[in-house]
Amino acid sequence: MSGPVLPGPAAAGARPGRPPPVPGYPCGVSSPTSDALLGPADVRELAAALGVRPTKQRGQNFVIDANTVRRIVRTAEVRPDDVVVEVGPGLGSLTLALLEAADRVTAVEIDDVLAGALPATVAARMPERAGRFALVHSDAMQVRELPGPAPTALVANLPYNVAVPVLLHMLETFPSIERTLVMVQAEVADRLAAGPGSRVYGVPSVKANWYAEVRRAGSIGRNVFWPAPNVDSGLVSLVRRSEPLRTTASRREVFAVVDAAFAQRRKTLRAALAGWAGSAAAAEAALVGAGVSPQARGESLTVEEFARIAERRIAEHEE
Ligand SMILES: C[S@@+](CC[C@H](N)C(=O)[O-])C[C@H]1O[C@@H](n2cnc3c(N)ncnc32)[C@H](O)[C@@H]1O
Repeated sequence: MSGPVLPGPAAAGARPGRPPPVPGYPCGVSSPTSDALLGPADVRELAAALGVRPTKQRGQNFVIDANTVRRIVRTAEVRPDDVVVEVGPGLGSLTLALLEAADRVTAVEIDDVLAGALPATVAARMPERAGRFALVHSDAMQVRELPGPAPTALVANLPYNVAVPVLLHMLETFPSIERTLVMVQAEVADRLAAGPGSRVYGVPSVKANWYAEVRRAGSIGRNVFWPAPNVDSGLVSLVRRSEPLRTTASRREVFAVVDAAFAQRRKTLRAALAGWAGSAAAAEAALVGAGVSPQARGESLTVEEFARIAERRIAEHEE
């Protein structure tokens, strides 16, 4: 796939050393520390050259701050032997910083114009690393395989409206991903990293915990994006479980209990799981068999307890 060749630093001819602060950009937004990374003016120029008008529908908020992308790469602990997959590279702000640190980067972008332009941006700004970059032009939810070696890390500033499904899809589809660092809406970051008993513990928390140990890894303000979103952002780190969670139930079976429990989160599990189990009595039997109080609510259960409930229901069906 090819797009317009975009001016790199040499072609632009305006970058002897560090560029000056950019008028009109909020304070706290830094200039790039390396010529290859994108600063506010570069993002603005690239977007104008491509006729890009960021859309909310695709969660298009581009990072304009080189320090922020460096911080993401540092927090992700990207290693020189990492094969990184990035979802939603946009104009390439994070992609270029990842290419500086990793062995390879594969980026998955849905947008025709952005996907078409990114290989040329990489070739122009980081020619020596361009052979280590691959672009997949696709909806990340449809991706089942990636070119090149299996990915070891996922690092992304995710489109906010589909962040959780995309994250779970990538973790499920690519078991080789050991470490993940994603930037998402702050509220979603809180939810992903929440533990049982927390007010914000819910479906994303339990499902993410099926795959990984999850923690909040920092906050990001609005002024490092163009356009600035209406919400703050948060970083979430996920380290895959060294052993998959021990259960005879499948992921689908466990996730079905989780979905049912939180669909009516204020109800007791006996009531909330009645539809899933076939009746309140069958739900109670599965709960008691799993050592969980039928009066408990989903928000107090660990992923292991959800797995035990799924196992009991399957065992009762088989009896
Ligand atoms: C928040 S922006 C991040 C852009 C860039 N990584 C950055 O930090 O500046 C999200 C990006 O994801 C892309 N995107 C949205 N939905 C997608 C999907 N389903 N699959 C792949 N990319 C998607 C958007 O076009 C956009 O480029």
